[in-house]
Amino acid sequence: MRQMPWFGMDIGGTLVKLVYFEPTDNTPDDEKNETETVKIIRHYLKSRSAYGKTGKRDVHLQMECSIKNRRGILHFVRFPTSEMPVFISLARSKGIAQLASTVCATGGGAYKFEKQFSEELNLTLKKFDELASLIHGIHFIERYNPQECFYLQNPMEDEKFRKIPFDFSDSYPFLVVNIGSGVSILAVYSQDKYKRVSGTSLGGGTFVGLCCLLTGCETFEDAIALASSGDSNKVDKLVRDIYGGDYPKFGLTGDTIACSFGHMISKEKRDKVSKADLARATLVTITNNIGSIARMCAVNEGIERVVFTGNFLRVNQISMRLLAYAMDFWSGGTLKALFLEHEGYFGAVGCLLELV
Ligand SMILES: Nc1ncnc2c1ncn2[C@@H]1O[C@H](COP(=O)(O)OP(=O)(O)OP(=O)(O)O)[C@@H](O)[C@H]1O
Ligand SMILES: CC(C)(CO)[C@@H](O)C(=O)NCCC(=O)O
Repeated sequence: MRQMPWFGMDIGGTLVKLVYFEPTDNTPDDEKNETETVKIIRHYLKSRSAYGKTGKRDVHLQMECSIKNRRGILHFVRFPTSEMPVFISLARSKGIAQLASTVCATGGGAYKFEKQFSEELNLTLKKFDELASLIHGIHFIERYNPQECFYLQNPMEDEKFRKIPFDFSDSYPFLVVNIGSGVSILAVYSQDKYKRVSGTSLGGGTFVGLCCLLTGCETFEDAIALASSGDSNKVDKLVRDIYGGDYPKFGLTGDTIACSFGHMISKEKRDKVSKADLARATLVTITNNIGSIARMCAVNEGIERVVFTGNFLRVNQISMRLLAYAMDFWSGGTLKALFLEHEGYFGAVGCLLELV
């Protein structure tokens, strides 16, 4: 194989995640042998944190590690899957086609775009399963970064909630709830033993899609910003709207949501809600539904630790706090919601590790 930068690519339904490993222990011989194309690509990736209008490097996530006995730095880049044609022509302009090489890829797009990579970039995709890569990536990153895993203390208290590091070293079994465009739920028993126990099509893509329809917003970031200033109680019907107070016999307090979007059957209420309220209610509905399915899976599998991953949680403290609260409250304190700093990048990392 000709020399190729160390890449792992996860081509998802919404976002492409590209992880680039930059060895930092090069010998003078390694440097001499480095091709011009590899130098150009490294320089392009490292000299900026934004690529075109939509590509981003998450500089705050970059980290040192060892892969295949090489020391180096992992860099994390993402761009929308809809921009794949732009990415392919950019990669061609940097001379990738001349390398006639192989890259490791995962996610549905590794299958969907395989022919295009081969025909337009002269690149062979070495394909890996997205969920195997996800689990592999979680184990790898967690081992290198003692601050990777955390939980939220006092999640519903604005002044008092805190991120607390969680020691993940003795964590089996655990559930992984990966919230991407859709949601996959896996039970993990050891490094190599896991199964996909469930999933739901009501995921991060549903939140963005519904928000675009309901509010006219255009992006995930706009939808989250709108949700931050909204009040979902103007949209959702609560137990107290039905009972006038609590429903104590079954532990339902008055402020529990009885019916998501339930107020929207009334024209008067519809006329009073803002776009922000609708965005918040959409976020809360999708999040609580995922939390509820995750809880049932955890109970079914007899698992107490639930790790939430996926880019839906990016810049989305509202959902993290809700999930943390919901898992604790609805399980009577037996389930713990855990989160990981590298959120949506584990699949890309896991497939980079397969590099021969
Ligand atoms: N900049 C962004 N643009 C679009 N969606 C974003 C962005 N940041 C976070 N998201 C959220 O992350 C979700 C995509 O997450 P992720 O990248 O983990 O999944 P995916 O791999 O694209 O999807 P799938 O695994 O279902 O194929 C989106 O649906 C959206 O809710
Ligand atoms: C199809 C995948 C695995 C693609 O990543 C994901 O979007 C997903 O798990 N969707 C939910 C499918 C289901 O209903 O189980």
